[in-house]
Amino acid sequence: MKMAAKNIDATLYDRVKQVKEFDESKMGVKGLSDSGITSIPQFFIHDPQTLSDLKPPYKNTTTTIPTIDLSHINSAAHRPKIIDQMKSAAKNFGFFQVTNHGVPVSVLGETVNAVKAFHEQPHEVKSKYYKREEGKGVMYASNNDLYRTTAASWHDSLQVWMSPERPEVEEIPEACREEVVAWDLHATKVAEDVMELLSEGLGLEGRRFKELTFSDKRALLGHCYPYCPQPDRTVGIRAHTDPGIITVLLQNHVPGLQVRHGNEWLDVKPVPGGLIINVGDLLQIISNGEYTSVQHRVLANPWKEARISVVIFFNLSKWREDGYCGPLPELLSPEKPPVYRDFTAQEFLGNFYGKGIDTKSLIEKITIKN
Ligand SMILES: O=C(O)CCC(=O)C(=O)O
Ligand SMILES: [Fe+2]
Repeated sequence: MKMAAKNIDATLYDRVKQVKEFDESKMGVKGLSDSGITSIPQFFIHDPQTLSDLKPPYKNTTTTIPTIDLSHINSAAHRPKIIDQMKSAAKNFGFFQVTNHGVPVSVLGETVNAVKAFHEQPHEVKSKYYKREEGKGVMYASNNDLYRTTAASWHDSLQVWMSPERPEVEEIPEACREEVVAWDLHATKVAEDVMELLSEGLGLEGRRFKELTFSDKRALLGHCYPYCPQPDRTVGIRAHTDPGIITVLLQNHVPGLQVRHGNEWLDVKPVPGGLIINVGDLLQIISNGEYTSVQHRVLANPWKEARISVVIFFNLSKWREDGYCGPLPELLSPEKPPVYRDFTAQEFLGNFYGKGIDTKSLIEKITIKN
């Protein structure tokens, strides 16, 4: 028994050391990938259960997340139908793509290319940004939860907090500075349109979520999923739900994103010119379960070309005056009692930053069990 315990300690120690060495090298998984390695360091290898669920990789299913055309949202004849489509997508899938959202297609390409260009810069340039800092500023790192998670995943990310405290424009890496600033404005406009429709879908005033400050706290992440030599031993991003209100996701054409639907993982096939929207935990809670925050993941990239995604997370910037957040009172009635209890900002943030991306979500903790 003693021997076994000692061996485990030795393994754990080695793991901590390896993780730290990798982090201090500031090379990211892109650096590992570019170095031509043929097997991945052990701390990237996921548990057998996660890995068995990855197979068969890239299985094609007939179901896919809904696509919603936003061309006529301001037409009285079309708006109710679009609201119905979005309401049903947000409830049954928690994920959908929007097309004709008003952002020029050229901007989508420019944004993805600029984030790609950042990740493709030489080590000397990129490593200047490598650090770990949460809640504000600019940070580039591999695996934001590297020190909290049980197994690392095959991605690097550039993170820029866009609001409420935006860094000085010069602090944003030059390779993608203009594009990041422009993308934030475009994506926020799309998110505001979508949240208006989702608000009306609940029978609320279109401005309700805007007044709740959903678009005033935003973080932008530019993820890079480089080629992985052992895509069946790790993941690109492990299965998780997003903690905030809503997420706007732009991806290049390299596949990998999968969304949980019933007992299946659905591949999200990029729709040309489309943007992916998903419901976060906070929206599920304040909608009293009308909208669904679902698990999603990215497979480790088996292709030579990197997968790039640009994600903006929208969070509430102001909480209720009593310091709590919970299901919106106007959605509650004797027939529709609250499904979740109220909770504090500390509880939310503690859950967000305290543990890894792989722990139980806040939703499970605050669900009222009868
Ligand atoms: O890269 C993607 O497509 C998904 C990223 C994601 O789920 C996240 O950053 O929360
Ligand atoms: Fe996510």
